[in-house]
Amino acid sequence: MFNRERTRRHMTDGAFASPFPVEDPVALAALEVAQSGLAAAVRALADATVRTRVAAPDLAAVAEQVETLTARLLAEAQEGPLGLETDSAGRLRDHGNAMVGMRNPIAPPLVVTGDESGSTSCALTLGAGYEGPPGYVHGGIVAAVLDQVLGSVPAHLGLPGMTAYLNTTYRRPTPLGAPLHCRGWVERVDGWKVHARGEIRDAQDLVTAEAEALFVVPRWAREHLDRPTGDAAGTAPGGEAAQEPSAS
Ligand SMILES: CCCCCCCC/C=C\CCCCCCCC(=O)SCCNC(=O)CCNC(=O)[C@H](O)C(C)(C)COP(=O)(O)OP(=O)(O)OC[C@H]1O[C@@H](n2cnc3c(N)ncnc32)[C@H](O)[C@@H]1OP(=O)(O)O
Repeated sequence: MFNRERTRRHMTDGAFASPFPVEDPVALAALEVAQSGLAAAVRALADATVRTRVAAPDLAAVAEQVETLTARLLAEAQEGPLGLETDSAGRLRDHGNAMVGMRNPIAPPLVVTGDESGSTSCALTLGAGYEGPPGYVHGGIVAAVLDQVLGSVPAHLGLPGMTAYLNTTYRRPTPLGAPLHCRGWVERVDGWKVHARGEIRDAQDLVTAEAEALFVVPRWAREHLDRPTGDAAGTAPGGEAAQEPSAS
């Protein structure tokens, strides 16, 4: 089982210690600052792209510049997704995660905190790029936020599972550009299955959406969770990603 002591007070994607030592934590920390800085800048670019009213010639010029920058980044890039990597603090991180990924400009990014009781919490504000109905958050994004915040409930219990189902009820539209708060908690643990519930509330403390979900530790992952934290998660040496269930 994962070492519960070590799962405390960490962001969702840093809930587990990595079995792989970091060669040069100082250099890696500097790289992380640059990576998250780039993601933040591109996130701001995406938001500006949605909202800009500049004229067509300017848009074309900016597009050309962005294409140049894209080519520069692709000069050295990995083929596929990031999977799990070891960070400078020796934690396992999913830097590419669509909701919490530090390197992912598509991620808001959510910062999910939790404790050993399995309760999780996340304050967030979603901008124009997450729009569904005019002025409100897209329903799929609402579900993704709930999936992530409820999904970190089992992770904080040492039972990181995949979503078997997520039943979302939309009570009222979720506003864009205003502070929101999402919470998750345990309803019931049944062996490798964790039933969780959660909700999103708006700035007026009204529930905009709620969900009940089942997270299941996949059969292929269970043998890893029977061992101490250091052996968990099936990452390959050197912090390479473990992306395929068949990898374990
Ligand atoms: C694990 C190591 C990694 C460690 C490192 C973690 C670091 C990150 C930490 C924290 C992150 C937390 C944040 C995550 C948030 C986002 C989560 C997502 O978006 S996940 C993507 C969407 N979900 C899928 O793609 C699942 C696709 N489905 C499957 O893969 C399988 O169906 C799975 C895993 C759900 C179950 O498959 P089976 O082969 O392992 O096991 P079977 O025998 O089918 O089911 C086991 C038990 O669960 C019940 N079950 C399964 N599905 C059910 C369902 N839909 N409804 C009711 N029961 C269900 C079954 O009836 C069975 O119950 P009985 O043991 O007999 O009591």
